[in-house]
Amino acid sequence: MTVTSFPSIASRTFPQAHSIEMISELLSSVLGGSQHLLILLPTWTAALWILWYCWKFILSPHFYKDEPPIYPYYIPFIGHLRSFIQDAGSLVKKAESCFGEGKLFGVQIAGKKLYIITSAEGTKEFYRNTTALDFTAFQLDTLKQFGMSPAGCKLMSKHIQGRTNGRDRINIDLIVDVHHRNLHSSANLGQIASPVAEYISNALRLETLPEQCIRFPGPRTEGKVVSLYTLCEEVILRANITGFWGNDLLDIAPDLVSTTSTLDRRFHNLLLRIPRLLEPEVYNLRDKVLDYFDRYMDIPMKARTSLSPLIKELEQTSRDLGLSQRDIAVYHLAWLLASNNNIHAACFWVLAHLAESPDLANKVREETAGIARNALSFSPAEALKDNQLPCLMALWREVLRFYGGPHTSGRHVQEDTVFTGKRLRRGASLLVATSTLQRDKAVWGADADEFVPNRFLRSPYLAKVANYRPFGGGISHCSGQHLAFVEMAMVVACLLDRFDMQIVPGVEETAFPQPFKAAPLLGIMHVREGDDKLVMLVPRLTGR
Ligand code: HEM
Repeated sequence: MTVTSFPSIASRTFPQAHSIEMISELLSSVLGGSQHLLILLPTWTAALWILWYCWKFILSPHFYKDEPPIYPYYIPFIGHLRSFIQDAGSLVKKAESCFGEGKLFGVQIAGKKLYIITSAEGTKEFYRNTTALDFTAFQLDTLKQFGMSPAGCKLMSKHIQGRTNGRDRINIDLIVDVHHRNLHSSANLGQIASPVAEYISNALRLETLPEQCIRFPGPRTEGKVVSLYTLCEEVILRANITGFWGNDLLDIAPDLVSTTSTLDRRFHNLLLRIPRLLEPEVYNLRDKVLDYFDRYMDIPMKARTSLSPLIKELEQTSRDLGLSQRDIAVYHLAWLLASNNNIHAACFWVLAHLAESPDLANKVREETAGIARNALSFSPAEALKDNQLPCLMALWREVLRFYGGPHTSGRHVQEDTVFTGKRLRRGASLLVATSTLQRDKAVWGADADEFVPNRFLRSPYLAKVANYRPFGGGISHCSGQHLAFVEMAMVVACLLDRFDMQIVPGVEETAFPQPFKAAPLLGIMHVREGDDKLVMLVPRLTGR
């Protein structure tokens, strides 16, 4: 008899088979009395596995009907870890087609339940529920995963006077206030954006293009062939790093651009609490960047060149709270990732589509000419006016919709709670499945899976629908969204004003680059490995 017939035996005898000996007896009878270990061990294992599987995915859902269903998996504890890391998007799609569109369901990642929200209603409730799904608790957990010491975490969660978002204020709220103060008011945003814009403007000239992005130099007058992906990575990351931390940080950490870029692709593994043993590289990169910031802070603040007011205030506030230098380094790391993750990938997709469509590039060139020519007196508030750059704004919004990765926001459940009618237990985690929401045909129409550059020009109301969540929502709504647009606009304006983006002569036309859909990224998808968009940048006579 094979193990596949075990369930019929189990239904006959299982109520008594609660001890190992009884199972052993049962198996022995099934095997005709054979006690041979080599046969018994795998048979026992298979039998126990079948019992576990039947209980977990057939019987227990009947007992726990008020909890979201869990997508079946084969290896206890480990669950969907491998498929989630390798291709989170496909896993979510398969699970959604198993349970039905818009349903809340769970996957199992290394011993933890991770619930996935695929409906607009669920997303609204996610951002509204600021107690059981407290964002601050998520931030504290993120800091812990980024390397903050237990003493540092305790200090950050210490109560202070006053209330915020319906709860008592804690020390970390003072830091969040610094983000908001510096990035929400247009005067402060101007102060933050101006050195970043200046860096971008200076870097995007024929003679100063970063050499990492140049593929074939060619004679000077003819132009240069560049990788658009590397150009965005080099220019935007360097602009942000020097704009925020001044020149000293890159002197201490010359490889910080490439390190940040790699960390950006992997840091979700820290947030998902994947153990160091399974993902050593991401922990090593994290520690390397912490060492850089530690050394950076050895330079007295007054002696650092061109430090931005935001970073100055963040560091000073953390010192005043009594955080150790190593714990403040964790804050710098968090800010490095928050300010850099997403933006260069999003900017790449904007440029790749402009390079593909000369008509659209001409319209955007006309809109943005003023920005490129007045880079030093550039006003973010002007650029952000909705009717100021209509074609570029529509293209940006479509990039954020179409290339939005499988997930954006995540939370850890702080207390048992009822969510969209289902009970969630404390300790589980939740993710918003952005790409599912942003590709829903019922909202976006039959062309939801196509890239339509003027979609938001055609239907501006789409920027406000609950299915559109590139910057999250509620109290955790991204403070950097305006800065991100301004940086992208500056790159686009300078490139289009100074260059024509032409097809590379002698290089066969290749397919349009594809996004790397597999990673469970929090934010915008990067380009698939090996894909890129090469263009020939030919100087324009009218460009400045
Ligand atoms: C295309 C670029 C960007 C995208 C798609 C993006 C996306 C997001 C999302 C989805 C959230 C919500 C997270 C949650 O609810 O769990 C968020 C929060 C946040 N983002 Fe961004 N972001 C971008 C650029 C930036 C930049 C450039 C900065 C900083 C300069 C920044 C700083 C922050 C901060 C500090 C938060 C936490 C909320 C707060 O304290 O304000 N982001 N972002």
